[in-house]
Parts: sequence; structure tokens; C-alpha cells
Amino acid sequence: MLARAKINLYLHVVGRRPDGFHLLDSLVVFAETGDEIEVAPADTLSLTIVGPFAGKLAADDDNLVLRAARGLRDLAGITAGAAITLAKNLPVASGIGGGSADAAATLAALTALWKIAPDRAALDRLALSLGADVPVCLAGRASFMGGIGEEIAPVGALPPAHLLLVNPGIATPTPAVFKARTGGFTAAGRWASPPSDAKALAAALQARGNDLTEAAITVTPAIRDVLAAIARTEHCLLARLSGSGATCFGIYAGAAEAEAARRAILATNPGWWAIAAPIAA
Ligand SMILES: C[C@](O)(CO)[C@H](O)COP(=O)(O)OP(=O)(O)OC[C@H]1O[C@@H](n2ccc(N)nc2=O)[C@H](O)[C@@H]1O
Ligand SMILES: Nc1ncnc2c1ncn2[C@@H]1O[C@H](COP(=O)(O)OP(=O)(O)OP(=O)(O)O)[C@@H](O)[C@H]1O
Repeated sequence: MLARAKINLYLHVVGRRPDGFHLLDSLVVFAETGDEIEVAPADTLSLTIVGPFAGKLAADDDNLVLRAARGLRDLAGITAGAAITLAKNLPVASGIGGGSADAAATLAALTALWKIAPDRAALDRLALSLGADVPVCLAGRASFMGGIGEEIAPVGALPPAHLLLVNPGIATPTPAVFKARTGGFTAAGRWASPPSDAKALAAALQARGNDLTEAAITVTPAIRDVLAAIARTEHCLLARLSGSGATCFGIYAGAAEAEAARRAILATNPGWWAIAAPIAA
């Protein structure tokens, strides 16, 4: 099962809860690329990690995949096991929700393997307890995200558009970025009807922003270089940070333009990670 990368096309910080968590308004979409979760019947729960970023992550009890599996088992009141394999294709702690997508894919795959039908509200509560981005990853489609991540509203059909994702290879922990944030709050940026094409989408996004950008650059200064490099690529309609970083994205009208931009970026920055993929329909 594909655990798609999550991209925050815009992200406004609209308030703060008394417990310190930030209230957000974000347009979340998914890219047609990500990690892979496979599950097979077994007596006990186990996790094997393979793939390009396997070395950056331990298959220990804290792994979001195993936390999701244990949480689902407890929720269903069963003692089943599963042999889970995670192909870690996305950089870790990079603002594209890899761990959250893995957790959501694990919940979906094990629900099918164990043939259980958990109560939806309880499943959503479990998702949120695993991470603020897990509920939207569980919904699995383009959404306006509110609250601290628990409010998911439909966006309507977005126009076809292609993404270039670029990461400078520096893990950027989400808590550090929220901690570094200064300044006030921004109004919500939701629109009533979706833009008609990629150019109109980029124009609508230009009027919005990612309120974590400055803080993320404080934590990982290389983000400034990544944003500039994406903005310089031909046919780039918009360059922006996703989530708390350090992954940034470019928007392009066509697949060929996004792929050409990926090659151009890697030619001058061979140490960076870059991938081109359409926004999932
Ligand atoms: C920045 C986003 O990626 C936008 O989609 C998410 O809000 C973060 O989602 P996430 O990585 O699943 O975050 P979590 O693991 O739940 O939270 C990590 C830490 O970030 C801070 N945090 C997170 C979400 C939020 N709405 N407000 C916060 O202040 C909290 O200090 C929290 O302890
Ligand atoms: N399966 C997993 N994949 C990635 N990270 C995991 C996983 N399990 C636990 N983690 C831990 O969770 C933290 C966040 O990782 P993740 O890659 O989800 O961050 P992120 O891309 O910044 O997410 P977000 O965009 O939701 O803030 C890392 O510090 C990592 O050690």
C-alpha cells in the first residue's frame, strides 16, 4: 500500500491552544509517490524497514508503524500479529508527513488483514493520538485541514498539476520549528471553489503562504537555498515550503516541466533529494 507524501500547499497558523498546540488552516494534498507498507499474517507484530532511507529510522517500539499497529489492536480488542514491511522512500523528519503516512497506511492495511471494522470516531481519535498529520493521511484525499489536524474538510476537485519535491538532506524536527516561530496569527485562507487550472492554482496559493517558513529557515538555513533553486527552474509556477520543512515543493503545469526541473536541481545540487510526481487526484 502506497503511503503518499503529504504536501501543505498553504499553511496558516490561525491560533494557539492553551496546551501550546497550534491551530492551523492548511490545504493538504498528496503526491503520487511515497513510502510502501506491506502486511502479511504472523503470530506476533514485527517491522522490517527497507529502502533508501531505512538507515535513518529504527524499527523499534517508537516507530509510528508499530505504534499504529498496537493502537489498532487495542482498539479492536484482539491479539493478532502481522509481519509489516516498510519501504522508506521519503526522507525522515522532512515536512512531507512520511511517518504520518506510514501510520495511516498501517491502520488501513491492518484493518483489512485482520478483517476488523473499528468505530470511525475511535479510529480518528487513535490517528490524532499518533500525530497531528495522521487524520488527514487516513482521509487520504486533498483536504482543508483545521484544528491541530483533526478537522478535515473536502476541497473539491483540484486541477491537474505536478509537484517537484526537494529536500536538502537535513532532518528538521517539527517541534523545533513550532518552538522557533514568532509573530501573530493569520486568517484562514479557504476558498469557496477550486481554481480551474495549474496556473490559477498557483495564483490562488500565491495569495496565501506557509507561516512556518521563517521559523523553519532559522532551524535549517539551507531551506532558503532550496526555495531559491526551485524558483529558478523553468516553468515553475510557485515555490514553497511544505509543513515544517525542510522539504520544499515547486508546482508545474506538466509532468515534463516538473521532471526537467528535477534534473536541473540535481545537476547543481547532487547531494539533495528530489522527486517529481503529480498531485494525486
Ligand atoms: C506542521 C504539520 O506537518 C502540518 O501539516 C503538522 O501540523 C505536524 O504534524 P506532525 O508531524 O504529525 O506533528 P506531531 O508529531 O503531532 O507534533 C509534533 C510537535 O509539533 C507541535 N505541533 C504540532 C501540530 C500542531 N498543530 N501544533 C503544534 O504545536 C507540538 O509541539 C508537537 O508536540
Ligand atoms: N515510520 C516512520 N517514518 C518516519 N518517521 C518516523 C517513523 N516512525 C517514527 N518516526 C519519527 O517521527 C518523526 C517525524 O518523522 P516524519 O518523517 O513523519 O516527519 P515530517 O515529515 O516532518 O512530518 P510532518 O510533515 O507530519 O511534520 C521523526 O523524528 C522520526 O524519528
